[in-house]
Amino acid sequence: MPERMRLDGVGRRYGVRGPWVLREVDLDVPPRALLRVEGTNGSGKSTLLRLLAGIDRPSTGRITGRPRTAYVPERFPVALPFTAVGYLTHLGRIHGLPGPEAARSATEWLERFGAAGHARTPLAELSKGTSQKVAVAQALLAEPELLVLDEAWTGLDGGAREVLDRAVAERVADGGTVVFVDHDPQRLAGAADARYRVADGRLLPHEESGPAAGTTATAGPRVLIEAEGAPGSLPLTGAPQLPGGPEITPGPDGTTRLTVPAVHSDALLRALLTARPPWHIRSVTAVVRPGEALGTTALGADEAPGTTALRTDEAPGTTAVGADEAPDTLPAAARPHEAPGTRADDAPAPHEDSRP
Ligand SMILES: Nc1ncnc2c1ncn2[C@@H]1O[C@H](COP(=O)(O)OP(=O)(O)OP(=O)(O)O)[C@@H](O)[C@H]1O
Repeated sequence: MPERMRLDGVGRRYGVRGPWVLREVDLDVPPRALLRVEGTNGSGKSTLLRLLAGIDRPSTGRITGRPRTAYVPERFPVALPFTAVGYLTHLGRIHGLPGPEAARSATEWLERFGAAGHARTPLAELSKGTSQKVAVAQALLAEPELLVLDEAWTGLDGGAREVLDRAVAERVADGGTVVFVDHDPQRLAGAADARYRVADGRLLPHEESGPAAGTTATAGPRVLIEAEGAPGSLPLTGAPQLPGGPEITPGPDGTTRLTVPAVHSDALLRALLTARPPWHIRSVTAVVRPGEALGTTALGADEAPGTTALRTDEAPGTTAVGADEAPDTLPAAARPHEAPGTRADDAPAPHEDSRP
């Protein structure tokens, strides 16, 4: 079993007489987890993320067990003599992908972010938004075990932000760790396994952190998947950890109902569809809570929670799930034939360790 990443008594100051930006930071970085870091401007979030990413070293304390890591910095250096696809292919090779696979992965990620038209544009000529897509793609194509995202959504258009949300959920579903900072408090709402706050140089567990306080259990949009196992499918209750840690309940006619934060729904669908034998997806439904208006379905605050059902065989209507994905209600990454980087055999790519 690989050593788990830990920070012990980590401190950082800039210059021997500079003030301590971070002090006595102890942090366990578990696999298969999404960690959010919050704090006011200048509190030291980026400093912490650079230490986690391994591109800066602590002034004191120890960091051990860092897995294969990729990082999206707050500011991406664009003045490099590469085209977008050339740069990503180069990075892919540095991460240990064979040349053709690096080129394929580079192209796939540009397509996934809607930036394929800029593949041959020099980095220096890219718009801010497109260069941010390249910044994010360079980290994702390595399929890192630890992905560190410093305001990575900033500058992305809505479609690309969703692609990144899904990619984050995929990394976690594949057993990775994602640590992120974002100014939008709704970013990946309800999906974070733990939240931390940097204040006065200390890293503190967020007071509302954890399922007990509702971040995982109740906050943020959620999706209900009704699935039917083929004969011989493992009972889901006995299955290894499923993406998003779904709540599992029996459904009608021998089906199984799984409810997860919306951001994990693609990864969960992928897990169900690529299981051997695969599960049959009966429906994918956006869960509507009291007081939430979803499209044309509005429930009063005093009404029982309900769902806006989207059957897979019906035309999608007005819900958050699949509303922009007509006519198929499965989110794009859940369709195996359309999920770049999804390998049916789940064989890990032959990366080399990129530790410095
Ligand atoms: N390379 C550096 N040299 C000197 N001081 C630095 C350096 N990087 C950060 N600092 C200082 O460390 C403190 C924390 O900065 P950091 O960028 O980590 O904060 P942050 O929480 O990410 O801020 P923001 O939300 O504004 O991005 C600030 O006082 C900043 O000026």
